Amino acid sequence: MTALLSVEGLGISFGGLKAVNDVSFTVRPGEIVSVIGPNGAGKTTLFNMISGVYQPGSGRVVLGGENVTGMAPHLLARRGMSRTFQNLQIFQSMTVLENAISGYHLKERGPVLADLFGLPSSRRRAAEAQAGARELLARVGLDRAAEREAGNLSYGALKRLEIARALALSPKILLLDEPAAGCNAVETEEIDHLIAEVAKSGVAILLVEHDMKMVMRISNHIVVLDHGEKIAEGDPATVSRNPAVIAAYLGTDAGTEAAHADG
Ligand SMILES: Nc1ncnc2c1ncn2[C@@H]1O[C@H](COP(=O)(O)OP(=O)(O)OP(=O)(O)O)[C@@H](O)[C@H]1O
Repeated sequence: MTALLSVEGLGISFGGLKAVNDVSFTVRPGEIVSVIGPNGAGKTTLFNMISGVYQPGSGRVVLGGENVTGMAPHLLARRGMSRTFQNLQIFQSMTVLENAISGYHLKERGPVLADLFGLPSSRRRAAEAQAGARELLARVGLDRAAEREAGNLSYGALKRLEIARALALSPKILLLDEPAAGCNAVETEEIDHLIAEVAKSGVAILLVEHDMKMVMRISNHIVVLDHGEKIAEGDPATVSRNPAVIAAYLGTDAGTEAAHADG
């Protein structure tokens, strides 16, 4: 199957520092690709370039055959790319359902005229968003929490709510920035299952995650960064045996986990 996303020679510098240098890889529909690497390796910066938050200094991002390099996030969303952030982007004082509904408006930029005048087309859109949001909440296991204030949810549930919001855009590719950060083992497993289910439905997943056990469990393909450079890529078993990868992680807990995860 041909690539949905091609990252081609992507790079950016901050001052004199090459935060990301000449990184290339591809993601196919339904595939789970993880980007890993020690702290400061350039993972978030790479994500920010792919998702239009940063303008790359060099290279290209191609989505569905179209050059989308540096395109604004809402335009990428219309083309099928949606993302979550390391820091939760949830409205804590709104209900779970209202948060999920807000995901439907991420593609739009400012209020549409029909909304301002309360036209039937806007009421129909609102009803559709509400029905879709309820379906999404069921998909992420939060349907029974729909009327609860989001701020009262457990951390793992908030993370799943954030994924629900991103899914409201019906993405072809979902970028997840540390979806299991701060979660306990049970919550991490729930997020595992959710990601696997989303991928199974044909959505491509690009993941940055520190939880090495999770990465090794769910990834089809892993890209390893160190000091902004891609030092390895391949399936989990191959990558975890790669001497350059082990050396990059040496002395970190994640390195020890990576070295033993396939055994
Ligand atoms: N906006 C910025 N301005 C200057 N330097 C930056 C900026 N963003 C990142 N950097 C630097 O670029 C390098 C890569 O950082 P980045 O946050 O992408 O790494 P990371 O792999 O995501 O790290 P972590 O695992 O700690 O989240 C680091 O040296 C960082 O200090």
